[in-house]
Amino acid sequence: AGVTDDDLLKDQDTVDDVVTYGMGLQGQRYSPMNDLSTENVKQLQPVWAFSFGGEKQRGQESQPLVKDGVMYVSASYSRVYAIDAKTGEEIWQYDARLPDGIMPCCDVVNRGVALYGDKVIFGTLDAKLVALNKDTGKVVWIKKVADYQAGYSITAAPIIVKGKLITGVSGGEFGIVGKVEAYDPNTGEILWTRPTVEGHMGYVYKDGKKIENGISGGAPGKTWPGDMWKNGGAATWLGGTYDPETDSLFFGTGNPAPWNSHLRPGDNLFSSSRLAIDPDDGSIKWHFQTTPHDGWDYDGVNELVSFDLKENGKTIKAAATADRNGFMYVLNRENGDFIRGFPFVDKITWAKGLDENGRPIYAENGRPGDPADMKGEKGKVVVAQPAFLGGKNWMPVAYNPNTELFYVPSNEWSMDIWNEPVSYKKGAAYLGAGFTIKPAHDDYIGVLRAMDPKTGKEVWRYENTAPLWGGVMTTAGNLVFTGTPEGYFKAFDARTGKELYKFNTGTGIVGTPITWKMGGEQYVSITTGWGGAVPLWGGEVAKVVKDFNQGGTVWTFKLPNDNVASR
Ligand SMILES: O=C(O)c1cc(C(=O)O)c2c(n1)C(=O)C(=O)c1cc(C(=O)O)[nH]c1-2
Repeated sequence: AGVTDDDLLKDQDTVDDVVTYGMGLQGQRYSPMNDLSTENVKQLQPVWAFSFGGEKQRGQESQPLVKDGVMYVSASYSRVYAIDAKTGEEIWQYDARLPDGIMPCCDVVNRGVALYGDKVIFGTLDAKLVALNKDTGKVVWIKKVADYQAGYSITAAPIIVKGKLITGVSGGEFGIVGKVEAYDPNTGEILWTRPTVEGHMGYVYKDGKKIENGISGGAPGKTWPGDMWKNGGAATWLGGTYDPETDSLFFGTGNPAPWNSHLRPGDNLFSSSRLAIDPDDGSIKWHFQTTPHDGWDYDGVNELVSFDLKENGKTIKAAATADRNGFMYVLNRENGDFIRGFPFVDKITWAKGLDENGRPIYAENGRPGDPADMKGEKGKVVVAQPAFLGGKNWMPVAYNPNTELFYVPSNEWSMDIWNEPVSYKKGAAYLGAGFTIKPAHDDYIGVLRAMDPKTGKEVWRYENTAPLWGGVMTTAGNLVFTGTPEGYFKAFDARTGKELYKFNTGTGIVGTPITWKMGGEQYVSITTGWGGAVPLWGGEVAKVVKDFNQGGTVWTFKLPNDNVASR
């Protein structure tokens, strides 16, 4: 039978499998299991470790899935493994064998697969979708999504909604045009496409014919000068979430291209935004732009997590997101209305705050200067905080409906940033900017924060020497799990932030944990192997992270057997 639409919709509530990226389509990364608790988590022990093997040992950002006792996990360089979840033995492996000339900006990462029916589906660094048979690993279909030689790639996990496979694309540093697309998971046939730069049209495909379905929210060229919209970026590189209650896909969009904002006066829709998209035809229901006219590479891709906001005796269908730009936003997910926003980092220099609509109030002299003012040379350098790698980057938050808190993996750093002249050339970097990232504090960069979406206050924090670059998970056992670049897999008390467990996996962690139940016992898994954007673009922070181990291993934990009776 395999995974059904019903399995996907109920993923958060069913404990014996994990069939969606996000541990539920709404992306809360919350498990209702409480077998593991603040009392017993200190006894957690590894039960198996599976190595991806070979030489491709870096950048393991994947969140595994588990169905019927089999784990499906992607690895860097566009690989997928099926592993016996009980024993850790390999069942099959698939390697997309990438061509020379792929252009991922920020390491050779992949964040996970989708499961549907008898298929495992994922996106590759040469911008293809690949569907494999879940039992054999044999290719069922391969579909080109975009031209990798123009800078497109796919690093996000696809999601399946109402029988459609939904994917985004990467490439914002190369002047690609972002898009969200739906495909038939059985055949790979395209169903609709929704470009995310104003001016590019969306299409629904009926019987192989393209039917234009217009664009919401503005006219071509309205928020972009001249032809700049043609290579406007706004990559949908982190994929999305889905809320069944409002029947909306929520996708974020990356930076407008190029980074040099003086070349593109205007808001540059729909860059650095969250979009609510109709899964039936790809039309945009509403948009919320976190950084209009972005000049700092504050991509707006970070996940929008649906939750019930219980306030003043009412329950509001809300959603929240912690943005690269340092602000956390609580929105009404029915219409995109701004409820509130607040900083989740120690310091924000580029904006003085948010206005009543959630639009930033720009700080004077916060924007890097125009090279035109310096006779076409490097423009005026500014110090901006957070750095472009973000108050938070791709690594997902978790929301616990019991504590009503968000657990946000964040970082404290600043950057020197300046602009340079640039023009678009296919397949070349399209930044028009330079930068150096610096730690904001001597003793820590990473901060795992518990944030209250009602008050905007930080309830507790855990400080980490290196930047935190792994995802977070929370459980009904009042626990929060995450990993560190130093190699530790850690568990915290969800209410107090007290560290309750740590285990050194031997390699830096940039993966995202999951939990499920098998044979009556609660299991936890995490993919390990240091990599991602920090060692590549971290500037002075690269010194802090240079000794962390790359690798490629899935670690799986549970309580020792002799503990079962006593629980
Ligand atoms: O604009 C884009 O298309 C794009 C793509 C990606 C990616 O696909 O990984 C990243 C970024 N931008 C980016 O700005 C960024 O900081 C980043 C960090 C990472 C990572 O995996 O560590 N990817 C990306």
